[in-house]
Amino acid sequence: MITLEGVSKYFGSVGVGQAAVQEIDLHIEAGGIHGIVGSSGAGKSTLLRMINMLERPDAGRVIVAGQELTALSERKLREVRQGIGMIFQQFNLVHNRNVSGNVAAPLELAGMKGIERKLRVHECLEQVGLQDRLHAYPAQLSGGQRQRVAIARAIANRPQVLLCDEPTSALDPATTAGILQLLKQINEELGVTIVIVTHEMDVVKSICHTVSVMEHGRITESYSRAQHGFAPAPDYTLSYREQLLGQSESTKQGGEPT
Ligand SMILES: Nc1ncnc2c1ncn2[C@@H]1O[C@H](COP(=O)(O)OP(=O)(O)OP(=O)(O)O)[C@@H](O)[C@H]1O
Repeated sequence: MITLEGVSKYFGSVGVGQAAVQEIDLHIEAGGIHGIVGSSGAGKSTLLRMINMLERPDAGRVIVAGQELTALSERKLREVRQGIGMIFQQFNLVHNRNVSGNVAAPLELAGMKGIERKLRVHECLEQVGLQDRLHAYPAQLSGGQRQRVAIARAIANRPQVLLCDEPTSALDPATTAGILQLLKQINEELGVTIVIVTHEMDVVKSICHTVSVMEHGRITESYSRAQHGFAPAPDYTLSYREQLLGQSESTKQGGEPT
């Protein structure tokens, strides 16, 4: 579903400026939930934003649902981006539009009109459990509700892929659990492939099928729930490997991550 081949991004001049992401190869299966973890500045958000070309790579190819995005014109890209939803840490809602107006925005851009658009807005808000808050403004909602509106907006055009940039970092643990449950439901019920950038290991452990660890712009380790199992209770004093596999398992296995 998502393939990155030799993808690099420099800020400043290529070869002179700082490499935010360097020669990354990554494949994410259709229907998967993939986590990207790593310390601050490792290049996680830049990598995520290259999947929908919000950041254009300086080198390499990005292929989503069989289309090479790196080969498309800006006009064609705008069209293809409708099939890739995105949510952010700070929700990025439009403050002077109510809930209904926010969810309707991408449908307006896609040319959907009238009753069809109204019904679709309602359907999306039902999916996130906010069908009774149609007329509320973002300032009248809690953080969790704002993220639910952002999710409803992100799925409005029935995307195949949903990109999530630290979607729960601004939320308390109970609200986080609700949002993660909703993302899992969207993955399972709608078949949407999800990529989540996070610094919270709990997020990976609760919903991700696979995970990449990034360091200095590169993917240094990759794990899958099916192959490695993910240990419970994270301990933030441990390495990513130890947190994912469990401290003793990690020491015992000692082999190369896949
Ligand atoms: N628009 C930009 N202009 C210049 N440098 C940038 C830009 N965006 C990111 N960078 C740099 O690229 C590197 C990777 O940043 P990025 O935000 O992708 O990391 P991250 O792993 O998501 O970090 P965090 O967890 O702190 O958000 C950092 O050194 C950052 O300063």
